[in-house]
Formats: sequence, structure tokens, C-alpha cells
Amino acid sequence: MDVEKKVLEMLKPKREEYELIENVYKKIAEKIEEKASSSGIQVEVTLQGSIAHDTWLSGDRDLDIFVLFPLTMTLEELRAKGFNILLEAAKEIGRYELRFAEHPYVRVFLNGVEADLVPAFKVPDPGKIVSAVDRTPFHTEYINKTLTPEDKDQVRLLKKFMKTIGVYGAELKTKGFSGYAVELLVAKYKSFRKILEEASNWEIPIFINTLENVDWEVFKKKLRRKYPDSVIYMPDPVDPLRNVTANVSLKTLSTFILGARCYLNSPSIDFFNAKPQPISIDEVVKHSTNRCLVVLKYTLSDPPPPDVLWGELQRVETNVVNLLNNRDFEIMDSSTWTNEKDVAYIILEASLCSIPEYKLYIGPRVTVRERSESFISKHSQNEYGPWIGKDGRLRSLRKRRTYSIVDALRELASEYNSPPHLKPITPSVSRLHLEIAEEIVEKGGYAWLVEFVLKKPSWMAKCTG
Ligand SMILES: Nc1ccn([C@@H]2O[C@H](COP(=O)(O)OP(=O)(O)OP(=O)(O)O)[C@@H](O)[C@H]2O)c(=O)n1
Ligand SMILES: [Mg+2]
Repeated sequence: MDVEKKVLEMLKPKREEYELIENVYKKIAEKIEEKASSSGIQVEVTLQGSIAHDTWLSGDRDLDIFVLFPLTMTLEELRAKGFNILLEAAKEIGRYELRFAEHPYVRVFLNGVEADLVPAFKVPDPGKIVSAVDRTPFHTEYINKTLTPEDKDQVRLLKKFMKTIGVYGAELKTKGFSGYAVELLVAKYKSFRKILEEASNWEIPIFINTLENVDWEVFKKKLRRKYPDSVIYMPDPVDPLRNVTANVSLKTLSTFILGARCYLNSPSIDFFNAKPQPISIDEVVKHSTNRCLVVLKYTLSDPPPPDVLWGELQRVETNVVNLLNNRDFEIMDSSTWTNEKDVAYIILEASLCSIPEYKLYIGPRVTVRERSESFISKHSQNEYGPWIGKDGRLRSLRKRRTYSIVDALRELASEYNSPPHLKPITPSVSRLHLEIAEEIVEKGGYAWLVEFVLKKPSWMAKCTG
């Protein structure tokens, strides 16, 4: 408990931070209102997300500003005219970027604060939403009526814990828990401790009832039908058929479950404080001697939005692993990382970087007449055989076209099925070596590389003692 008290002191935003945020918000809101009224459109500027819920962490400087437009506009008008108002405001506020997820928005920077300006519709109830962002004001209303100030501190603890073990964030990069998912867990179980106790006993898939007055067994079936691949189900109280944790992956959920058990066994500040593992890049590379670590590097010229990019990379990673498996390389682990700007990497670990030059084919017994004849003719051009083994089966040895994994990857490059944004560029392929490791570090991928090579997240040390 002491640990949590201490941590909470660090996590609660200071008064100056509240003031800074408040000031920035006011300036931005005024500018947007000015631009809207001069184009004759009635808008409501609202603060949403963790700032509005008061569940943000000290040091975070992200404002979610949702600008609500009347339903008399069409979605096209919202995304053109509405968006344009925000853009015009942003231009007069400071540095800005155009962003989009499934919906366009503007990110603007002012006094060290980052604010997302999101155009949305003002809808009377969550059943009438036009796009997903219209749901957000209802989340804010729900959280503020449900969580007490003490609950909100528990949210901060859980968010920070999840960030440290790498399971916070619903984006494809993490496939973890969104801020709203954390808030709903606290709404249900009240304390950080209780949530970890629950999680340490979760089975997969796990269903968490966040609803009142439903026949839960029936409802579970509905959720499962709508989200057949989810590993954790938590209906959104403002829109019950939506699974808030739909994007949580099996790896992320497993990490959370084990992390919860480890923390309960030996609570420590290390679970709230992501420390880079103390290892030099030279040593990391030394760990790769006598192992087969291979890096594929993509140079990006015009990267798409992060979620699109990560999705594409993860798909390529899966394809690459499958293609290598089909070629008899045993892939023990693989991972993807990108700085979302100019470079992306896929790293693989195979049990062997070179497989035998000759592949053994085992055929039928000679008594199975037709199949043995076809085996003989199919393998007649092989370097060795056919011969008959002690088991009475036909055998043959054929020379492989490639037996080094690097050659195989170069040869297969055209078959990775690289999606649009990676397509024009074939990756460069090499075994992990100092220069490429240094480059990955320089691009910001140190933690990713170290974890992949050492194969043990830093918090795991607390589990094994
Ligand atoms: N996968 C997501 C992402 C966002 N939202 C909505 O968008 C708001 C803001 O999203 P975001 O900034 O990602 O989360 P926060 O709750 O603000 O948490 P954080 O402290 O990490 O910013 C959330 O409250 C939620 O209503 C959502 O419903 N589902
Ligand atoms: Mg936010």
C-alpha cells in the first residue's frame, strides 16, 4: 500500500499543471468559437478524454477538444466545412499537424501542450451517433457521474502500471487497454488492488459485466457473436453492444494477467517506473552471437497514419513468418517496430540461420502402388534417391534452392505481399550487427530491440525473484 501512496503523489497533476492546461484550453476554445461564428455555424467546444475526466497523469499534456456541430450538417459537411474551421483556428494558434484515424482532426501545439481538435456531431443520445467520435461526450458524462475523486486516483495508478508493463493504449501498436477501459475497470472494481486481484485469476476469454439490468448470459453470447476474436469483453455502458476492449490482444492480456500476479507477490515501485534495462548496445549485439537474429528494414517515404502503418507491418510480419515456416525455418519469435516517420523494422529469431542443404522427402511404402509410382516420377530429377528406407518407405534427397535465411528472405521479398505503403520498397535484410543495432537505437527503438534480444521484459525480473 505504501508503494501505491508514494506513486500516487507523483501521478497526481500539480496545481500549476491544471492551470497551464486550463489556460491553453481557454485560448483554443476562444479561437475556435471566433472562427465558427464568423462562418455562421453554431458550435459547442467541449473538453473530453482524461482531462475532462480528471484521470490524467502528471506530466501528460494532451488535450482532447471535441467541437460539436449541429446534426443539420451532413457528415461530408462536417468533415469539410467543420474540419476547416478547426484548421483555420489551428493556423492562428501555433504549430499544427493534420491527422486522421477514421476521421480527420487537427493536432495543435501551444505552450508545450498538445491538443487534438476533433469535429463531432452533437447527438441527443448514444443511439443516434453518426461517427464513433460522437460517442465520446457520453463517455465523459458517464465517467464523471460514476467515478468519485478517489476512484480517479485509482485510475491513475492502473494507467501508470499498464503503461509500465506495456499494455496501455488501444492503438494497433500496443493492442492494449484504452483510458476508457481503465476507467470502466475502476468503476466496476473500485480499487487498483482489487482489479489486479481479479485479473490474476482471469481465464481467457474473460467477460466483464459493466451493465445493469441485463441477462448477462444472453448478452455474453451477443458480444461473442459480434466480436468472435476478442479475448476480453467489456461492454460500453453508453453503447452496450460495443466491446471497449475489442482490440486487446492475447499477448497484451496475458502480460497484464501475469504482471498483476507478480505485482501482488512483490509490490514495487518498479511497476510504475519504466526503466530502460542497463545494457550497452555492444552487449546487446554480443547476445546475438550464436543465435539467429535477422532484421528487415523498410524505408518509409510518405507514412500513413500510425494505425494503418502498424496494421500493415504486422500483416507483413505474419506473412514473412509463414513463408519462412513453409521453407523449413523454425521461427521462434518475431516483432515489428516503426518510428512512424521514416523507418520500420521487422526482427525475427530463427532456431537456425542455415538449414541443411538437402531436404529429405519421405514417400509411401512400395506396396501402395499408385502413390509410390507417382513419388518415383516426381522425385526422379532429385540429386539422390529414390531409395528404400528401413521402414519400407521410399525416400529421396533434393538440394534446396536456398538454405540461408537471409538468402531466403531476399528471394521471398516479392511474396511478402507488402501492402500499399511498403510496396515500392523491398526491405534490406541482414543479420543483427552493430551498425544496424546502432541505427535502430538512433531511430528510437532501443527498448524494443533490447526486449526482443534479451527476451525478458524488465518487470519480469520481479516475478522470478
Ligand atoms: N479506442 C478509443 C480511443 C478513444 N476513445 C474516446 O476518446 C476519448 C479520448 O481518447 P484518448 O485521449 O485516447 O484517451 P484518454 O481517456 O484521454 O486517456 P489518456 O490519459 O491516455 O489521454 C476517450 O475518453 C474515449 O471517449 C474511445 O472511446 N476509444
Ligand atoms: Mg487523452
